[in-house]
Amino acid sequence: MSQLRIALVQMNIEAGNTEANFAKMEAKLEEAAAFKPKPDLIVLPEMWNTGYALTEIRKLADPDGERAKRVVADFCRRHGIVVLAGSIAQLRGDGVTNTLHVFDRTGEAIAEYSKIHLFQLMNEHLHLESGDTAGAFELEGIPAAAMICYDIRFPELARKLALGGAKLLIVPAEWPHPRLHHWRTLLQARAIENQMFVVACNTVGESGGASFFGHSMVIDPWGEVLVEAGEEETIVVADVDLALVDEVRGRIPVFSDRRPHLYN
Ligand SMILES: O=C(O)CCC(=O)C(=O)O
Repeated sequence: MSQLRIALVQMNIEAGNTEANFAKMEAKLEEAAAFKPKPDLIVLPEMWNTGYALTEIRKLADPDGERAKRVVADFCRRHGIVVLAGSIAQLRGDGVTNTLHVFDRTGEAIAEYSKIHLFQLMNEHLHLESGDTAGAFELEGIPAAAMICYDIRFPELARKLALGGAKLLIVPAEWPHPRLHHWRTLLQARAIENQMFVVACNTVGESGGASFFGHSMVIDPWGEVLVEAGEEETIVVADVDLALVDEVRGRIPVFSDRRPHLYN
């Protein structure tokens, strides 16, 4: 399959209120599934179960992600839709990770990725444990990858994923004001330099003392913004044709022009 209809759930998250967040997430998934034509892939934002309630995160985190996995896998099975379940605060033993899960149309788990770069400005490093594996996976035959929020400041990670074959980079986020220009510029740069689609789903609203601006967007491999949300709760949809990746990579052969022996 080279064409995908992608829906981004840009939702408000209540810091610390997991019940409200689960209810909202389930309602939003149903809302997205009712779009005509139905999306192939739905993306949720970062830490949608707890928000940035970091001081209570051990108490709030989902043990092994079991609740989130059960609810999302059931949704995928019922609707025949792939879901990249943003990320959740996930309890693993004594620690908590910022982890996303991907389920295929039958509800089978196809990928899991834990945020590698913890964001010190919001104290993530004091409360969360980082992942230690890059987030590459295959989505309906398409080489894809995921990074979470702050990860997009690390071009070497995106490049590694692109060199591994990724054509579609999916980025759940909880990215706050006042750095909208960083958000937009970094996402576009990752798309242009790696000649791949970038799909970024942010949150909105006030939570945990921060204000999140939304602007979820889908960017094509030429750097064009196909869809960009505003600052309210919404679901935005874009149709992407993965064939464009090969076309752009053929037009400007960045990958074969690399001279890594000079800069690795
Ligand atoms: O890098 C930034 O400016 C924001 C990152 C962030 O909010 C996060 O990783 O949660």
